[in-house]
Amino acid sequence: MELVCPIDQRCSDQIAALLRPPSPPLVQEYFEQLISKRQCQGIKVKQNGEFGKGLFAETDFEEEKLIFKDQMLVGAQHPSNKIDCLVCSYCFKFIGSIEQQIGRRLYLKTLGMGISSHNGCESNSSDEDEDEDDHFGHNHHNSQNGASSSTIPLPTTAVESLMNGELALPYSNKFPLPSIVSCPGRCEEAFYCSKLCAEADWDLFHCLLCTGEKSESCSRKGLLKFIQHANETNDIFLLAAKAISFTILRYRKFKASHLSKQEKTASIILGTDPSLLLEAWKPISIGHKRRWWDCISLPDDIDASDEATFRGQIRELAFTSLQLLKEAIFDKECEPLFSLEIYGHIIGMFELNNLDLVVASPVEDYFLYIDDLPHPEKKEAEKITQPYLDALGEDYSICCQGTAFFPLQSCMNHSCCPNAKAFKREEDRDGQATIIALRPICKGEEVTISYIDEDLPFEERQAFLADYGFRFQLCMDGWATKGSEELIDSNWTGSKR
Ligand SMILES: C[S@@+](CC[C@H](N)C(=O)[O-])C[C@H]1O[C@@H](n2cnc3c(N)ncnc32)[C@H](O)[C@@H]1O
Repeated sequence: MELVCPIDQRCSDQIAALLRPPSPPLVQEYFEQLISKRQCQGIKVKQNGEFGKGLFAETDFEEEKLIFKDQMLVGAQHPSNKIDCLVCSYCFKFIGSIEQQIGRRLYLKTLGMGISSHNGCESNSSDEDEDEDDHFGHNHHNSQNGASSSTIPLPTTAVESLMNGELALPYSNKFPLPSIVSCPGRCEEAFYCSKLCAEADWDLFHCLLCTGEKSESCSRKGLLKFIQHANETNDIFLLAAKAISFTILRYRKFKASHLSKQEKTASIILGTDPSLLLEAWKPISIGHKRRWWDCISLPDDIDASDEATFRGQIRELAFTSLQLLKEAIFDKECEPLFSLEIYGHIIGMFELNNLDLVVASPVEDYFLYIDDLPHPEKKEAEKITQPYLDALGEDYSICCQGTAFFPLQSCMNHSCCPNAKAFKREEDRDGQATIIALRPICKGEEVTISYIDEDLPFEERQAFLADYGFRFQLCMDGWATKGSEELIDSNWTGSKR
């Protein structure tokens, strides 16, 4: 029997209003403000393209030039990656020091928490090549106690001397990192590069999701259960929780400022103000959405005849996660946000639009620097650094990895022959998305990226694109529907979209 979410029934009108696509003028105004805030005037979001919204060049871009940088709306480091990399929970810059980064990683490794087995930090392209460890989506990154096979352990004292600052590694001062700022709510989960980032995260998301003593959640125990469930099943739930917390907090702010204005006119509205909830939801409403259980791709090992059961299980999993989140941060005035319909659409938005969050590691830079030193400096330095490198093993270069939703990047349509790509340059050391021109782009041209590996054969590209919910795939100069593969040579090398 299909499970029923009572909030879906109780709040059906408000849910329908939240899921109604925003009007084109509202969307236009939103993106114009965003582009002006980001100071990336060379681009424009247009809404009437073949695939809905698209991003267009407003100026010419030379090959390899930066087109724009996009600040994430919501993002999170993968839980397993938190063991490998200590980064600011708001801007995702590495923090502490080279010694702390190495010492902490080795210390956690000795506790058996392990370094995650995946490495691959070359770019922040879309996540088509991620491991699908189980059937519950793309974003499942659990710690596997995967200590690298070729490591040489260090004595505890050597690790401790790094952690407590007794040992300074040679040349580490060439790689300064911001000092660690603790979470204002006193949880041991979130750390920051500055007070500014700590406060911004607290105000926008974290005060409701903090497990520390100053948490503003309804139940810290409930929150821990929600987080544990997400870590064990799919960390996409953590992103969804951030999106809900973000909307509740915006709603409260709008309401407070509304009330202070109303006090002056003595006409106070009590209870929920649906127009304020819609306003608070606006940044999320702009993202392209479908229900998670409708848009998630069918895993290869599931037979088409079991598709309905599979989608039902995904819906049930989301329902379980939602009940846990509700225990932890429920707000009666924002009740529609706790409906399964809204939860499913938020997760679906991440499923269809997410971009890998990647920040290169200064620890990798540090060891490469040592390796590049001239003799005899290199030999001298390696007497101290080599045991640490041996203890880290080949995972020394693991970068910060996570998932994020970027509002402007999420307007970019796919092409198998893209003119741009998401690519981190040497100087891009935080969680922003960086979009670079792959070839000269003329004013007026649509700026496209590839969601998949465009060198794959046609059939595989089609299969991956189906995961992104494409109803049609334009694979060359014309349309191709799913059933018309025979029209297209799988080795097609011409203009392909
Ligand atoms: C990240 S969004 C891109 C922005 C989207 N056009 C919008 O209106 O919000 C991805 C969605 O756009 C559509 N899309 C993007 N590129 C496409 C293409 N080359 N062919 C068909 N649909 C495409 C698909 O529906 C896909 O799920």
